[in-house]
Amino acid sequence: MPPKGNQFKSNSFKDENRPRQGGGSRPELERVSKPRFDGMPAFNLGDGRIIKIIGLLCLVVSVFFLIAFTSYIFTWEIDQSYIQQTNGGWGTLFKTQQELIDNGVTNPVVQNWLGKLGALMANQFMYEWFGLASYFFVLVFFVIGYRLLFKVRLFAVGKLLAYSFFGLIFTSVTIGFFHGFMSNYPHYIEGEFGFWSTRLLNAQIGSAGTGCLLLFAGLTVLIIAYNIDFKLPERPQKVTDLNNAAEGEAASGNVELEDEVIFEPVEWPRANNRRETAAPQQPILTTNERLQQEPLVKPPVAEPVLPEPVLQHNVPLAAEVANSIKHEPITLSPQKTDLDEADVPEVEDVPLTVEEARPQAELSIEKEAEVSSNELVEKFGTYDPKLDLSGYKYPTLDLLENYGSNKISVDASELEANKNKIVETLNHYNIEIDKIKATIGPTVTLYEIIPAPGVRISKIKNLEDDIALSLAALGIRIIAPMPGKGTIGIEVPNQHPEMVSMRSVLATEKFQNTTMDLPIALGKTISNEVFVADLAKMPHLLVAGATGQGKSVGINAILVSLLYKRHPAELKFVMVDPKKVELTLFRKIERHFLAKLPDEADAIITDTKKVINTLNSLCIEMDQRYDLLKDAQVRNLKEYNAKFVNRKLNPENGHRFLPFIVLVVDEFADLMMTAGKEVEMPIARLAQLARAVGIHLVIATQRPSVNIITGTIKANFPARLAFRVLSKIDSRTILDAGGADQLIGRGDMLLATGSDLIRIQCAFVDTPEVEKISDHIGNQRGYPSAMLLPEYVGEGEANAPKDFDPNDRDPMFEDAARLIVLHQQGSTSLIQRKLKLGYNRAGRIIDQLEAAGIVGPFEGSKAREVLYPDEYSLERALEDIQKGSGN
Ligand SMILES: Nc1ncnc2c1ncn2[C@@H]1O[C@H](COP(=O)(O)OP(=O)(O)OP(=O)(O)O)[C@@H](O)[C@H]1O
Repeated sequence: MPPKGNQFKSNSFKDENRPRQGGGSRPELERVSKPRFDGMPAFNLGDGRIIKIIGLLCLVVSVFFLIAFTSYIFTWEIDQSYIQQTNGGWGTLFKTQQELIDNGVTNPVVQNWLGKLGALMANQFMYEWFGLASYFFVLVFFVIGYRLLFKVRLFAVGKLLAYSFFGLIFTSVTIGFFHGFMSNYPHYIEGEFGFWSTRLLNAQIGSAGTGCLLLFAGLTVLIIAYNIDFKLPERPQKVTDLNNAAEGEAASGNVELEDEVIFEPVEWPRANNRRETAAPQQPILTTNERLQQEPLVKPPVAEPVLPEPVLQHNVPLAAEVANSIKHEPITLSPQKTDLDEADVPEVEDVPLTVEEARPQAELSIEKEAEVSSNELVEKFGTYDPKLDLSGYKYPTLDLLENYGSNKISVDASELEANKNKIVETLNHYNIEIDKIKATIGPTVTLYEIIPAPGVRISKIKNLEDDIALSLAALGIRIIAPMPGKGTIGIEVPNQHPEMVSMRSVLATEKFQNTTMDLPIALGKTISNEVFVADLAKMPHLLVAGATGQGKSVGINAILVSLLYKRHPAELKFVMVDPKKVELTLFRKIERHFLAKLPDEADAIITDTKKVINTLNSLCIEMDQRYDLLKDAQVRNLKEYNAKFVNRKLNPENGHRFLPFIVLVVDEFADLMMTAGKEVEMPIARLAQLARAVGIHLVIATQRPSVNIITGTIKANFPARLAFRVLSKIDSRTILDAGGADQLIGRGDMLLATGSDLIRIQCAFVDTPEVEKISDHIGNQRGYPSAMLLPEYVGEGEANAPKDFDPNDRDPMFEDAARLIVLHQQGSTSLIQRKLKLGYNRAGRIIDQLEAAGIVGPFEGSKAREVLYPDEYSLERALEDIQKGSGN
């Protein structure tokens, strides 16, 4: 629920841009504001005041022209004789009457209502230039001035200027044309421009030609402006045609940027990419881009492995590395896309066989709605959800630290030594290798080997421990075979792992230019490529890992990425932190980015009981959002918000801009142990359904056992992120595969999306950096409070008998009771909508109605039962209540 300040029609004359004074370290702010001089008062005109002054000036000029021109129509003879006597008059503007008489002007008088300046201006514009068409200047200055001063768009300025320009010339020439047929009319009505243009045209194409030309020009502009149809009126079109047209329009208007397929050749700073020259240029898709495309394109077919020049063991490996390191595409297919889509309520089809009269009525209503929304957009512009915090400054990159050198620190001798050891070990077991190549990542290097024909893959897989022993390294992972590659991968940790700083990840073009809804920059892949995923498409993420392996840092990286990309109006977090210390740093952004239950003091929830209420409240929010989506006849949050922004949904019917909600649970195991099913059920419901309404979950646990990550939870979390765990069983619990037990810790992680596993080095963001970001956001002007989630009354509380004090009843109590009995539907949102009340007040009234025995107890997301069948019985009950109150 957006805070109250963001009213639908609030996009008008507002001064929200002024940055708050004071406020810690805010380099961005400092950079933007003008330098102040010591001892001088702060006087910053860069905040919209200059625009207003210009707007005011335009309005004054417009009024000035209007009066001067109108006056000139009546006083032109005297004004003009003065101007002629004074040879144009401009040089005498500041001379007194006496001075002019002394200079030989016999009658230095003007009668224009705006004096000498008015006469001179009007004469210039009307007589010398465009005649009566000069009134277009009045219009243009008025519209521009009104727009700048009141921020209200009367007309689109571009169109206005174009049409006014045409109108000026056309009117002037047309009047000049007709003037040719009349006599005794003052020359000022067409101006010199109209007069001479007509003369010129008449000389060239004759007056008939001029007339035709003017008619053509006039009609052309009318066609451009109004698309006038010269055909006879046609029979009304069928409903279905128009529906199709409307659908087509909607579809074209809703092209989603992130669905575009972007091919980006992968770069490797130190590599001379041989495959690119050897093979026809083939665009390489990054993992993330695959992830984005997935819903649109068919699952990628495994790419043919291009024949690469074979390297014998005795060829120095470093050279091979330099030549063949390649960012191979990694297939990612988010699961359950279709399943989740199917969960969205379907908009019913309009039946094809409809009676003659009905569709017409429906059509006119639709058209009216369309017209009124267009009018609203024309008048107020589209709705801007960010307007309430229009001065909000996104965190800047300089709040983050640069760790490490961001360079690969693996040298040729290390690669050579590892290669030799791998080859030796394999030779020892009589395994012949055709080729070996290496891809260096920040923490591990991937050696890909192609065994000689006839070698069994399982044989190599079984040698995992032996290779680890020979390399004397922990965390060796063998991937046999590499999916879609025809090679066997051996990941060997680097001797000097490189830290990936959050700053280096966020600073990349990939993150900065992303069009994803909820981009999360997780770190760098094995090929040193920045990995950005869209949480909105995941659509939920399960994070697990043993203690101290980088889980908290990972969660912070996710939160920080979102904070860098989203405005407070677009995103809200619900934070659950049973450990009480992990997410405290985000407390400062409560009024910007957090959501909480009403009457809750703390936005970051640490108490299990409150977690249950919050999760159920989120379920209610989800159901409410689905109702809104159904009402708006859209399938997902994006389409809904697009409709709302275009003012096609009326806020008086309960519609509101819906921000994304991300639920972050830092220690899920603790919740499951204390509340079990009570937590599992709402989490499972949210995970199953909430995707389409923009609610996404990020759930972390350090105890990845099966009683914590249950089947229900797992089935609904296709995207899972595993940090190092202590046993293969734990790894299987999280990823359904081994591997997480072979990670090396310190942010080394595996991301499973569907059937693929990607090894990523998590971006590192330290507590002081998170603190700086929270300060940066927290010190800015925020909403009056955190976003309030719907009230949820727990079962025990709901069944408890409530005291009803008739004297304390709400003034709208009776109206609400009648409304509910009339509709036979005990729902808070009905009261809220029909009586135009806030959610909290409507909630209080429904509690009073329950206590008075008019509606039944709370039944989850279902409407309460209404205990009075008709208004008659209700009126009698209300009378009793009134008597009871003594009124
Ligand atoms: N991405 C990373 N890069 C480098 N070092 C990291 C990274 N992530 C974590 N570390 C190191 O590991 C330490 C522990 O990380 P973190 O606190 O995130 O672990 P955790 O799994 O959340 O532990 P716990 O569950 O006990 O809270 C950090 O202090 C840091 O030194």
